[in-house]
Amino acid sequence: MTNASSILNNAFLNKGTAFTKAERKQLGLTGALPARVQTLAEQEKQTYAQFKTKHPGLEQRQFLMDIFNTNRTLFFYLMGQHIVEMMPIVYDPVIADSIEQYSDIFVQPQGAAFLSVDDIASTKERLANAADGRDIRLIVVTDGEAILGIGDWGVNGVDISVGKLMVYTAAAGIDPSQVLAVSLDAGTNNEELLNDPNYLGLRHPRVKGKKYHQLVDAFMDATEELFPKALVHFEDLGRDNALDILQQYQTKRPVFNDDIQGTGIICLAGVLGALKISKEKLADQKFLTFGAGNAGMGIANMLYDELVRQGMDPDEARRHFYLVDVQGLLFNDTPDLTPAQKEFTRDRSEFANADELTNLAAVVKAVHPTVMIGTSKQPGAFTEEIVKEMAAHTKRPIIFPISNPTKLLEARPADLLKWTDGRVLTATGVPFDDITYNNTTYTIGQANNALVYPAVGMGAIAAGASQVNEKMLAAAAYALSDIIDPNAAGAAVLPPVARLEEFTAKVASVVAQSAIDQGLAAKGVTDAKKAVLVHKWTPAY
Ligand SMILES: NC(=O)c1ccc[n+]([C@@H]2O[C@H](COP(=O)([O-])OP(=O)(O)OC[C@H]3O[C@@H](n4cnc5c(N)ncnc54)[C@H](O)[C@@H]3O)[C@@H](O)[C@H]2O)c1
Ligand SMILES: O=C(O)C[C@H](O)C(=O)O
Ligand SMILES: [Mn+2]
Repeated sequence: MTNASSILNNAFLNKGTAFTKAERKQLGLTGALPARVQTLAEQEKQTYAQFKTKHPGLEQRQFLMDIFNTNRTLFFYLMGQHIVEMMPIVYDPVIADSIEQYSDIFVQPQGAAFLSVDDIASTKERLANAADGRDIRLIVVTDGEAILGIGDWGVNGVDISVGKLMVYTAAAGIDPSQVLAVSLDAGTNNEELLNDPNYLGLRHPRVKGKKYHQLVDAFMDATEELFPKALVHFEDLGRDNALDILQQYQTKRPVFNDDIQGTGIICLAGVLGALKISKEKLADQKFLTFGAGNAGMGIANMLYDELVRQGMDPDEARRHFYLVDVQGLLFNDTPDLTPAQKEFTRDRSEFANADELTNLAAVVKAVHPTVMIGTSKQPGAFTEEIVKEMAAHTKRPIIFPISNPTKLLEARPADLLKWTDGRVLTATGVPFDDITYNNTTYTIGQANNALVYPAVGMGAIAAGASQVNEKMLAAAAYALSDIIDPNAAGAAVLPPVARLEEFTAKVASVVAQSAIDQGLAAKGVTDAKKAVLVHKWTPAY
């Protein structure tokens, strides 16, 4: 490749028309670009106008990905200027469409590393090739088994790694040249993909058990050798693997499971925010999680830890939880409990009609929860009848239907407001516009882990933390819940995406401070705020 094309085709180096005359001369680009020299702001204005001509949804996302693949600085400058408009395009919910169509619309690998269960021996080589000499500090890895709530999407799932990393940079200012998206391709059980001639991943059923874990371990060993400072963020792993892998590594390396931990933090922050508005106490709440998988159990554990931190006896704290999954209310004798679920089961003797508690409606009637969180992937599961029953027994019902994407929501915020006469305190995984009901305008908080994982990651990276532990996660939840204004009419339970960059910096400092206080930070890191500031990359030429 000539010098000109190696620069213009490198998204980390390319400035396009913004290369000055002197730079063009120095880099051998004279004549390789049209005459006019533009500023970043001019490029942004022009690009945004072009973006507006595209169809909302996937076409807009593809356009933005073109910019991402051509010029990272311009992409992140543009996204920073239009964060509220572009988050849902780059990330959830539109990312779900791009994952479903990944193999059909594939143009380029977007810098990701593709690891193969059929060729575990080449794991290190594959990672090194994709990193191409870059100093990687942050890895988002998925095996595509449990993408959002849409199931097994095999290699197509790599888009979630790419998308999560985009949000890391947009929110926290993680240097985009220091990140790596990774796909662990272990096959797929998605028949539609196995039969799709365009499918780009390994065309065989998902490999489980020992061989799968060999792939994960090879990935972890290779990343430790190649990128010893990197934080590893696990995303959308299946329920059978996620917690095991987290527990295997969480005291040894800086690792983070977003679905378990990120979702736990955002929901704890949301509940704390809601209680600031209702002026009630956490210790007085009864929690029902509907869908006791990775997210549901991560949330239950974060809330439980907080009750204990507030001084409640652990056994008493456990009794504040009611888990509902496919079997109905989970009892200690329910078959097929996961290890995480076993910690929070109930005893049949507590209920006169225990055998009837096989569906959400019956459980809500029997329990009268004050907080109900949906991570079930069951659209419309929070019906009018169920919500009204819950709301009849508590002044300010806290209801978070957070299954993603939009088509899987357990309930829509406008309905929840209507069914509870405006009393509900709600937040959803995907963004919603403000809703006016009975002359009050309600802002709907976004209980998506994207509002917090960038801060956790930045805090851990800036501190050079040797691990990411419960105290750091709790610190992030408090810091986030502190930012809302509980006295504004129709206030949201979480801070708005419009202020994502500002509050991410604050929360990241708190996380870094927690690592320093616990003696988990790298030698010489003593000033959390400064460490976060030093690590923050900003899109500028
Ligand atoms: N907003 C967020 O930040 C966020 C974060 C993580 C996950 N989520 C969403 O939560 C959902 C679950 O994700 P996960 O990672 O926990 O998946 P998971 O597969 O680990 O858990 C889903 C759970 O729902 C249960 N379930 C399935 N059908 C059910 C039914 N009919 N009734 C009751 N329970 C049922 C499953 O048995 C499983 O335990 C997804 O839609 C995902 O998008 C949202
Ligand atoms: O990706 C998201 O939007 C949040 C979450 O991690 C999920 O799996 O739904
Ligand atoms: Mn996820």
